[in-house]
Amino acid sequence: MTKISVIGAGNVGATAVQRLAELELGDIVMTDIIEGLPQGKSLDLMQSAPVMGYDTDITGTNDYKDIEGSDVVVVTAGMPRKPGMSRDDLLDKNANITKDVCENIKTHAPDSTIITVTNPLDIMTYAALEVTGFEHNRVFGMSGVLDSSRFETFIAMELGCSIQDVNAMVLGGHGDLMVPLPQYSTVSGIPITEIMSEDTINRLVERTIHGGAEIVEHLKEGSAFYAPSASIVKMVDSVVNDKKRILPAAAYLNGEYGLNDIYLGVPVKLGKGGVEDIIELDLTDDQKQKLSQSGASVKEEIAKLNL
Ligand SMILES: NC(=O)C1=CN([C@@H]2O[C@H](COP(=O)(O)OP(=O)(O)OC[C@H]3O[C@@H](n4cnc5c(N)ncnc54)[C@H](O)[C@@H]3O)[C@@H](O)[C@H]2O)C=CC1
Ligand SMILES: O=C([O-])CC(=O)C(=O)O
Repeated sequence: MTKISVIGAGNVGATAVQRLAELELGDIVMTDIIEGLPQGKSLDLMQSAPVMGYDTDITGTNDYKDIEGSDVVVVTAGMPRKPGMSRDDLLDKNANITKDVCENIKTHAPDSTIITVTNPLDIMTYAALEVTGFEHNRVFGMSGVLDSSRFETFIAMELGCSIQDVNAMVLGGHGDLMVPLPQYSTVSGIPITEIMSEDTINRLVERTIHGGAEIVEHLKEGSAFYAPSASIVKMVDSVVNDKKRILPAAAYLNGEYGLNDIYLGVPVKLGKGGVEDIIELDLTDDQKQKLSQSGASVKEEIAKLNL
């Protein structure tokens, strides 16, 4: 049986566990630093199983020993931002948490594949790699699936069409310098550049870039978690079922896109081997410049890590 551990039983972690359980993607362990929180939420989710009809085993624990044998570990432990904050403002606090979590993953689940979620995403993914010393392909981050999903939502809302026909691509860091790619964003195979004006596309691109902040402003406390948890599950599914889906993810770059020793959102092939391939797209000069700006900003933040 596949075993999936989710570290952090807050909004993103617990909702991801709910979605993973409902899809029966594997047995699940949920951990948190707060005593009773993962236990209570797991029991509640187990008691949903008879109604929802899933046969998933869910364990809540504060003991990292219970993540032993995990195939995949999803890291959601850490602070969310508040209105007015950038994701990078979380760096110091969340780096300490990520360090503690990843030392435990290294000890108790040394053969696992890690999907990071904690912000600032690209920097925390780099921290996870540094702390665990795992191979690059089994440490990667969730960001592009979410950012692309936001772009897809806004495209479908604008066109008044079914979301099922929309497929978008967003690259770059998970921050204000992310790079949505209109020419690779399609409706039933038709690039949106052929059916929308430049002004309209620019408006949707801007809304996508600030999509996380828009929700933070509404919620006042905490940040988005329904779309983030859905995005996590899409990635976990591709890994545990070896689906080899082509999805944007924060992957370790070693020369790809002209960038080195950095995590940044790019299209990857996701399977049992984690990031099995990185796909290099042709970009416009403007997009190349924006991607390198996003990379430079992530590099600057990585340099602040004190692990
Ligand atoms: N990559 C992405 O696209 C997204 C990233 N995020 C990030 O995910 C993180 C979690 O967000 P939420 O679940 O909304 O926050 P939350 O505050 O609801 O939950 C975070 C949980 O982490 C736990 N925690 C803190 N320190 C810990 C430690 N050392 N070990 C284990 N657990 C620990 C807390 O007790 C809390 O239950 C935040 O950093 C947020 O910015 C959120 C949405 C999307
Ligand atoms: O905006 C935030 O802080 C949480 C997040 O990363 C997102 O929803 O994209």
